[in-house]
Amino acid sequence: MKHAQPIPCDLLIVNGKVLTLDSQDRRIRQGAVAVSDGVILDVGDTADLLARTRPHKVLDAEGCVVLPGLVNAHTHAAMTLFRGLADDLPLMDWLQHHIFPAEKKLTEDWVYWGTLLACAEMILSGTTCFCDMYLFEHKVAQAADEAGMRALVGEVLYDFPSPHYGPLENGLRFTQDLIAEWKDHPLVRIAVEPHAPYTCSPDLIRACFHMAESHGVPMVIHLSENQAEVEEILRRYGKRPVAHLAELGVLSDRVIADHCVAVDEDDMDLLARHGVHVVHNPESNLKLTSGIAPVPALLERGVNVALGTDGCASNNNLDLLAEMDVCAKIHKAAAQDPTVLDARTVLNMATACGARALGFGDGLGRIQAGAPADLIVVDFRKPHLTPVYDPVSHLVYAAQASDVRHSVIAGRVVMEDRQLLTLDVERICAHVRTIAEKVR
Ligand SMILES: CSC[C@H]1O[C@@H](n2cnc3c(O)ncnc32)[C@H](O)[C@@H]1O
Ligand SMILES: [Zn+2]
Repeated sequence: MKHAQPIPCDLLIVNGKVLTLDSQDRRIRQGAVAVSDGVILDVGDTADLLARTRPHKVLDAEGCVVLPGLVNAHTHAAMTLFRGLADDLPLMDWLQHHIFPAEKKLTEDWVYWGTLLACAEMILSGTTCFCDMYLFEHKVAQAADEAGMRALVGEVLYDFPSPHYGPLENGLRFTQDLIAEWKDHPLVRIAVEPHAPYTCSPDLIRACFHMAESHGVPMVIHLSENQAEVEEILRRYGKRPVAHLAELGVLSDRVIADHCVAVDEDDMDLLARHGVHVVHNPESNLKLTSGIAPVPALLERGVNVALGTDGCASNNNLDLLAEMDVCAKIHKAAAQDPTVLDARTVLNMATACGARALGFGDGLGRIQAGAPADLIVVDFRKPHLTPVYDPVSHLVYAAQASDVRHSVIAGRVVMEDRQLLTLDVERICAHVRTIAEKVR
């Protein structure tokens, strides 16, 4: 009898415990994942896939869990440059007296190196995809491309002159050019990103939304981050921030709203009704004492809630494993209910919900045939991950960044046995140290 020819594939991850995280099957199965042309070809038994495929490369996952890469749905990557520059302050004091003055010195070169550093930190801690808002975003896009990361990036837009593009008209034109320049890139996409209702006029927010609509891209905005913002927007417009955006006609499922801490029942109803995606950043919200976003109430209303770290100057790291742990715990304390935000819900927020919010749908965040091959391999052969009753529990409550062993983005191995393959981390750290000498 003639045997079928083995199918060539780019990569085979073998001997792992595969956490598919699909909607029906949350079981973990011992096995392998075959990858070809950037997507998952098959998930199955290791011996069977070794026999049926002819892999170009094999990654070992013995004693490890294979899961979808984490999605950091809100960050300002280049703020790695300002990590530890100003701590222990409330949001407005921190921004106006420390961060905005430091950002006046920013150059495109600083943003490029700060973002490379962020990409290194993110890959090392299991993130494969991020959403960014900052200045000189063409350099963020370039850095993400060089790191081989999936990213949704956008130039921040606000009413005052920007250290990058100067007057606002230039910012809108710059965003339009970015959209055109990156439209065919396989991993990097562009969003329109007005900063916040307190830094953007109604006309600017409307113009951003119309640009996002006409190009079919997401709009990202900080929204209702704390009570001071609510009071300021009430004073200016007689409406709370969410209602203000609703009145401007700019709430829709192409909107990604960062924070949504100070939201009331009506605000949450509006977010749910319009299909707005919310990004929860619990560590930044705790550190800036912005408060605790009502995530359980948002989820109850069916809002898609993703997870982000925010920038490194308000967190002070880009570690989504740590963010998941804090997220799962603070809501239990806030609700005085340990059943709130169980580990699976939080892992989903950090994977599939993030992918959906950023518009990278099509199976990203799941391990199934045809889905983009963004995968991480977490090494469970560690004292703090022993024994294993439920791998999801360990991923949320016990795993550390240094447990992430391999990382694959769109089928490309970007980290193998903790060695970064796309970035020279020593060189990046050395360069960022020279920039830091000029920050203060
Ligand atoms: C140029 S990116 C946008 C702008 O936002 C600042 N920023 C960083 N973190 C926050 C936050 O939590 N709320 C509001 N604004 C924030 C950042 O420093 C940039 O100036
Ligand atoms: Zn932010």
